[in-house]
Amino acid sequence: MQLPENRFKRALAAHEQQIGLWSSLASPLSVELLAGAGFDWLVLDMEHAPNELPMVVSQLQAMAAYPTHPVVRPPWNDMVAIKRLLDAGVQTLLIPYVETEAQARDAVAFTRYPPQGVRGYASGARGSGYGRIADYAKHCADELCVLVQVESRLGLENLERIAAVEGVDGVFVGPGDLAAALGHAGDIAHPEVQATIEQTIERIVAAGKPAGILTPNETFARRYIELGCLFTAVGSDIGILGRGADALAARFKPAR
Ligand SMILES: O=C(O)C(=O)[C@@H](O)[C@@H](O)[C@H](O)CO
Repeated sequence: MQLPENRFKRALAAHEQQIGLWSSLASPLSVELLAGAGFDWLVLDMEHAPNELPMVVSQLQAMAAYPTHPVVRPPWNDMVAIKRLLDAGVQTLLIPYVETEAQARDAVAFTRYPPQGVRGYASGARGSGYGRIADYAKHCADELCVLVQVESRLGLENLERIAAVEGVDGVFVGPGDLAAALGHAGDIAHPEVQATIEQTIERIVAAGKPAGILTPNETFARRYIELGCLFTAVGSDIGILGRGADALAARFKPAR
């Protein structure tokens, strides 16, 4: 059995735009449905979704037949959570709320076996093909992709130092938390938030790392792509299902 290639990581390294979608419904059925839509990547969110490890494994299995790449966001930048996700076969992590160079180094170290890092070793986990992938421990890091989220004032202050950390493969701008950090919680469209997002994307690009973001607003998404955003999530399962259901009901039912 061969170590699966991380096509998403290689696409970012080749500066190929990757269009993604956010999944918070925590269901293998909805993930399987979305994996067939044609997106390059799909976030399986564990931070802002009732999504636990066994459920994520089922979602990984549900999308394994599709080329859409799973990106898993653990609840926090946590050694144990990351170890368990890598053992489960996750190859791309989106680590929330990274604010300092040290936290970025920790995030990378949590994905590396000693001596490069502190990842705990298991011989027969799903990630190693239940032990069938030869030399997994030696080569697995080549196909791991570590994306970190910058979404606070301190993170913005340390942006270039975070981006420069070896093993950080991309920097994702968290628009919602950034808006809150700027005093505009819930108002991502606020001019100060948009200006900060645009400047942050430009700074990440200037730092030589792929920039990423999530926005369901097509105008914003195309603007961010113009600025060099390379992994761009353009919607979410909840947004599509929720707003679509609302609109359909409204066509047949009087407004409540
Ligand atoms: O906006 C943020 O901050 C984020 O990290 C988001 O991209 C996600 O939390 C998103 O809002 C989840 O639905």
